[in-house]
Amino acid sequence: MTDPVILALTAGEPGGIGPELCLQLAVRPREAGLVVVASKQLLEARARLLGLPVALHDWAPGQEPTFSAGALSVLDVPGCASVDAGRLDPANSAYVLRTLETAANGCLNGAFDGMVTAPVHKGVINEAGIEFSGHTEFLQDLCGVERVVMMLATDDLRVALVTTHLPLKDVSAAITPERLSQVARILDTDLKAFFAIEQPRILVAGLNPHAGEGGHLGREELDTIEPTLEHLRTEGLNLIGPLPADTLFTPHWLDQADAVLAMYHDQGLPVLKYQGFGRAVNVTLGLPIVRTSVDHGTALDLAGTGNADAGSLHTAIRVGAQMARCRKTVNRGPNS
Ligand SMILES: NC(=O)C1=CN([C@@H]2O[C@H](COP(=O)(O)OP(=O)(O)OC[C@H]3O[C@@H](n4cnc5c(N)ncnc54)[C@H](O)[C@@H]3O)[C@@H](O)[C@H]2O)C=CC1
Ligand SMILES: NCC(=O)COP(=O)(O)O
Repeated sequence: MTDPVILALTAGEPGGIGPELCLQLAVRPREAGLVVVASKQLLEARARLLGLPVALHDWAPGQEPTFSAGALSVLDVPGCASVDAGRLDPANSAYVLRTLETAANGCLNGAFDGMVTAPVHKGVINEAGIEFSGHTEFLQDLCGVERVVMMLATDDLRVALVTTHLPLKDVSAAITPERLSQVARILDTDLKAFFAIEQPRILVAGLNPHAGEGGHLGREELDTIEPTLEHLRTEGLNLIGPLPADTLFTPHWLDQADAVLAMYHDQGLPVLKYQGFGRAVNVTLGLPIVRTSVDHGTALDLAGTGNADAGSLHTAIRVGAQMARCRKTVNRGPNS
């Protein structure tokens, strides 16, 4: 029998669809232990609004979470200022970040085997005067690591990013040999460790149209990307590129690849979301903890309607549980 894993599930932005997606999980029994890390008052209010008969059980570290249909284990994080569906309130921001800290610290101290995150609203957290660009960067800082990698994946496509939440005007300067090397190595290592790919084949996109057209449409490929890939190949990484991004996402290239490394957020993610929005997972690679997330945002337009699709959350939990089992097996060692 496989070891049960316990995943923390943060409910995200209180005004968004995160709280109700968490409640929807109670409809059926689950294969991984789940503890929703959120305000119990918020979950009760959303369950009442939607007429969902969910029993919320208080959970404390060391206890086994409930696996029963109709029930959810909850680690209560108090301090949610307002619980209205569809409405943002900067006064909720400190609470939202406390849910992330509680889950991540629980992973670091062994109470949880991994964390899954429902979406937060980056804008409203900033409006509260707190600098925040995303879970990815927040968890990188909290865990004290120099570099992590955002990768979104469906069953058929994996897209990782060299830069994440940066204004477009800052992207070129951020693509340094150091960053590109760190990202490629993390991607290669974690595809082997968590996705059982022996020798990952990674397609690397150029930054400029036509991958720079030999320097006539930009020099980043010639000056930075090509020499860095060449060096990484001497370390054994199987990197193909830099390829023109407009034709990289075609069967000719994708059929022979395990992942795509895109230079920036909107170079890679629109393709991934066109291919599998609602079924994809967002994974943070390179952390000392397991973290997965949904592929969508807070969808304020759907909050409180009960019409939000939980498909991506199911994928995030499934992949998070697989990764957590993998990490447990490695930590346990071959002879235990
Ligand atoms: N992991 C995270 O915390 C993420 C957070 N966000 C944040 O979400 C906020 C809103 O972002 P948007 O660009 O508007 O993207 P969004 O994903 O919230 O919404 C885009 C469209 O997809 C629909 N949609 C989203 N999730 C759905 C679901 N589960 N079922 C059915 N339809 C769904 C929405 O109704 C909307 O029409 C932003 O503040 C952004 O930063 C965005 C992506 C990921
Ligand atoms: N588009 C993906 C996204 O914005 C998710 O960011 P994060 O909150 O997981 O860092």
